[in-house]
Amino acid sequence: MSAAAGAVLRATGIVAGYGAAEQILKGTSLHVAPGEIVSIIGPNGAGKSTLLKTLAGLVPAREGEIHLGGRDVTRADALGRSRAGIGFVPQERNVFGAMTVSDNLEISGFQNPGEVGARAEEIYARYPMLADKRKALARTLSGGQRQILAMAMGLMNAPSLLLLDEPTAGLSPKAADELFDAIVALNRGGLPILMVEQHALEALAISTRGYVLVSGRNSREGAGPALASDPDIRKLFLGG
Ligand SMILES: Nc1ncnc2c1ncn2[C@@H]1O[C@H](COP(=O)(O)OP(=O)(O)OP(=O)(O)O)[C@@H](O)[C@H]1O
Repeated sequence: MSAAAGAVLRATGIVAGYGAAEQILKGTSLHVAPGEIVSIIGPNGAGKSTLLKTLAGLVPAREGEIHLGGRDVTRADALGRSRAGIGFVPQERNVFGAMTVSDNLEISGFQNPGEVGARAEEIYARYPMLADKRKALARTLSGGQRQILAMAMGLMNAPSLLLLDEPTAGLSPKAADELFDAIVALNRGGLPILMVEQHALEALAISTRGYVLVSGRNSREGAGPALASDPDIRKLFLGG
């Protein structure tokens, strides 16, 4: 059986866009196997965020198929995708700033309200910073702390796959490194992760595999560290 056949997520030939405008995704395909961290990198406007939103059910796939754990979820809406095991952490507005850390976690556990308390305790044990700040308003957190909260919110429904849209956007280099460490630690616990990252080389360095998306199409794919040291990729992302 190929890796794709046993995949946690398999998306094939995805075509998607917004309104009547031209398609943004023009036949993109990818898969995530159990235990993997997979990164999607590519130039600005390539459609990376659109791809994550399409996988999360926020943008409809006009063509193609999305299978989650072998189940066809192409027609499922965002709530259905969440129920099927997708946890999605958007790039922006991913916490409720006027609510406390604990309230942010509580409302994120909507799939299993009876398990919210136990899930939150697991989160606090994993991220003691959130336990210390549980009564603080989310808007008082630092950028890095806010991203940890956003990721923790994505964990509240016990997903089988976590989608992260530019988790290190806007963070200092130190905070970005710490967040990458947190992503690796989470993945070591067994959770597969699919992320879009602007910090392409750093993301590939911690990824099992990576995809390069250009103009809504797959351009390159391969093992993360191999892509990170590929001269063409370095030229694309480091300018030479
Ligand atoms: N809600 C929207 N309505 C209309 N067009 C959109 C919308 N969101 C994104 N787009 C357009 O879709 C294209 C792809 O955007 P997307 O955010 O998916 O790219 P990206 O690869 O994630 O880029 P970036 O790295 O700059 O975030 C862009 O041309 C963008 O302007």
